[in-house]
Amino acid sequence: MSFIQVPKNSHFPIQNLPYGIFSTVQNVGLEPFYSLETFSQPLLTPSPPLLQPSPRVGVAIGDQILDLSVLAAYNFFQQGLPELPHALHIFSKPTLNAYMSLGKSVWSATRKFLQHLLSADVATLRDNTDLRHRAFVPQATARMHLPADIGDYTDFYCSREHATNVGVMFRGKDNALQPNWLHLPVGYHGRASSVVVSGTDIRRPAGQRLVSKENPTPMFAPSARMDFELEMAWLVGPGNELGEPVTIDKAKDHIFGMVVMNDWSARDIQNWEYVPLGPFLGKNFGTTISPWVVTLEALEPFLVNGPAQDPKPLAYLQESGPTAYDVHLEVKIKPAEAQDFHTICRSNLKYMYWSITQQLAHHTINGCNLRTGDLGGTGTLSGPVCQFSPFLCGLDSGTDDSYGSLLELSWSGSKEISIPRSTSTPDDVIKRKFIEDGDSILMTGWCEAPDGSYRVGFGECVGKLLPWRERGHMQG
Ligand SMILES: O=C(O)/C=C/C(=O)CC(=O)CC(=O)O
Ligand SMILES: [Ca+2]
Ligand SMILES: [Mg+2]
Repeated sequence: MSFIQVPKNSHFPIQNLPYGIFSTVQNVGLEPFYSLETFSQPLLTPSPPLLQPSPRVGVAIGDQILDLSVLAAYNFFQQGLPELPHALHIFSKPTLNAYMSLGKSVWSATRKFLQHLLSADVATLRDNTDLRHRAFVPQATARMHLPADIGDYTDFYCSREHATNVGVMFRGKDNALQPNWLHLPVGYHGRASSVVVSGTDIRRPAGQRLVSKENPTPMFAPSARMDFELEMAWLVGPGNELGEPVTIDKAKDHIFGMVVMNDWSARDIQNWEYVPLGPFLGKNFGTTISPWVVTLEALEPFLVNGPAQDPKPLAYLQESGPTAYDVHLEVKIKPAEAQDFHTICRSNLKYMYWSITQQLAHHTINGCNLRTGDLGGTGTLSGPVCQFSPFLCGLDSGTDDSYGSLLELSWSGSKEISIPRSTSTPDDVIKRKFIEDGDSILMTGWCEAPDGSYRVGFGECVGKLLPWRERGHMQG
């Protein structure tokens, strides 16, 4: 238990402590280190010009952020954590890359140290009112930034259910799952430059797409089939040398933690362009990630067995023990004209066929080097759809809404989903097949302790779709 109050359903109890990059209007906590005169001043005096608000490293606890740059400036790490000698330098950076590059033993020691400092029975921080004012920032007053400098982004395609559903819609029932799919984690190289942090608006793209099924000639137009993809993604800690594959038993050492991700997709652009090299402009106009990186160590208690793998994978992809994570996932939509977010999908990371360690080992098996800050998307996380009650399908099965994209929920636009205009008027509904301008999409995920006493969560990954912006030179 922490001396910081954490409500039962909070995503950020002391068992989590996810890392993020945040900024505030002022660098309140660090002022005394730049100007001793301000030391006795009230904390909210305007910063001197030197003090630009700078993005820095924090961990989330309850509804607060613990500013690690302040703890470092007060020499907390120097005194209590010899494993981390350059803490002020590392935690004053605008990305997590420096910290993520240090590796598992440093992350683990830091986690223990922070849990100790935050625990209810340790007085050091708890009873130092002045320091608490400097070191804790309410999340509501902070701005979150991209957690990492992402050099490369790869997106996998590892949900068997999603790959089968998309395969049926794009290529027909007989070619749904390609012959390679059960032998390797299929992936494509995405675009790192357009990965944005939760809260960033996404603009509807235009591009080449077919006029219609009946008239399959290309035209240039705004996408009419805008979609989300419910994904999670891992961030690379220490990288590997070019030419040196990471073996599957070492793959975990290279993953710092995970986020929730929305791989926005323009299905009509994708469907026309993807042959034979895979997704390109239908997916690289924006990918949103949640700001808090939940460490693999915090997820460790929620390891479970993944789906059985048959046929047996080749030796370099074989691993033993539980390799999947039990992370409950939800997608909510809020049209501009609706009052509230409405849940349209419930799924789970544990349904994913290929594990994150298999993804990383496969990515490097040819000698490809991953670098600190690289992002690996899991692919859309659809679940096994249960058309009946959980009693008939098994309690562990997906629900009838465990499709991780609108393409699947509307079955390629053949049916509409209903969204109540407000929770108090459930019969007054707004219909959707794909995302309309002004719609917001919110994704969230959490693990729950078996006795329900706490959650280790990811917070929110949210984005609003803006209308396409016409430009004179972009004619069809
Ligand atoms: O061509 C297909 O079968 C579909 C490919 C994708 O949609 C790529 C993708 O983003 C994979 C995923 O999110 O699962
Ligand atoms: Ca995707
Ligand atoms: Mg994308």
